[in-house]
Amino acid sequence: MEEVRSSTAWVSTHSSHVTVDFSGIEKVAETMKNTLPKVEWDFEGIHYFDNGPLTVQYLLVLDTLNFCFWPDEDLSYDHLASGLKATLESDKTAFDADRLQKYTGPQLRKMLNWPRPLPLEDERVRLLHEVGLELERSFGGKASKLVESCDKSAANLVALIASHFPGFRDHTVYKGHQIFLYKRAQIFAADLWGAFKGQGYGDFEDISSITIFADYIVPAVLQQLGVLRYSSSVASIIKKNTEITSGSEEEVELRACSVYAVEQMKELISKKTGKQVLSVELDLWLWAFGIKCPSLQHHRTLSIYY
Ligand SMILES: Nc1nc2c(c(CN[C@H]3C=C[C@H](O)[C@@H]3O)cn2[C@@H]2O[C@H](COP(=O)(O)O)[C@@H](O)[C@H]2O)c(=O)[nH]1
Repeated sequence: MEEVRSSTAWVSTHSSHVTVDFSGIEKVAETMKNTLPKVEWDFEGIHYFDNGPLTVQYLLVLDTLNFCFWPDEDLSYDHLASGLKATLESDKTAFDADRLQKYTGPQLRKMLNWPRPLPLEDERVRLLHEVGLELERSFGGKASKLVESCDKSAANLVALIASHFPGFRDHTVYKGHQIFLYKRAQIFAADLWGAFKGQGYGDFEDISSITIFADYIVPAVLQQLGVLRYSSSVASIIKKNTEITSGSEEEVELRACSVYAVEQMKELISKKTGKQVLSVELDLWLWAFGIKCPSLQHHRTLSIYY
């Protein structure tokens, strides 16, 4: 995860459109120091959990499809998590590797109980096939085997996922430099840790190495909290709901500066309280805060990464 940390820090010092405001970080850290944020994983009660390998399979399928809901204004992450849960509850073999390779768009829609085509539906189907095929080829069809081979290291898990599944390679080039974000790979490790409460398949000795998951909700929350400042052009693009191209300077800065800002916030809170805070915990707090604010405006990028 060092490459995520160092490359996003590089963006923040070369950024043209988004600035990290250290006085904003100081303010948030000061208010958080007495009540450290604690949001329960699955606070919404929408995820499948049976404390075994099928949960791992569910979480990998979930995070394979965990991106870009906004083009359909009624669709959200909740529909994905609860639709996949209901699918698995009615058919325990629904996410077997051979079946993942055969799903069609209309079948996926049916799983989510969605009446019209999903955003980027063809990409979602392609990514499901990719995961099914590679699980079968390298891990006996089981996501649990992939996790077992990581030696209780979240960093190993993210690296393994990125090396086996091209759809999880969330990196880009910014001002000539390669920048790593790995949103869906990291959130898979965090979901395991959260669901299994740091035990069994969620036992990672280096969970502190994970950064936040740079999506479209967290940057908007950080801006609202005064931690990120936008140039007038970025502010106007977001206000008008104009799309930002994937890989554009603006888009990379929004995501990378969010990662960097929360790393700084984490250090500061840890210093003020003398207790270790995890980026995963700060992420869940920021994200849960964000989805409860329907008026919060976020950037819009068509992307398979988040
Ligand atoms: N940074 C960050 N981003 C997250 C999540 C989650 C869900 N995590 C689960 C894990 C445990 C909890 O109980 C949560 O249920 C989804 N997202 C992202 O949000 C966006 C969806 O927004 P909307 O269109 O409004 O539904 C989309 O980019 C999606 O990828 C998170 O935790 N952190």
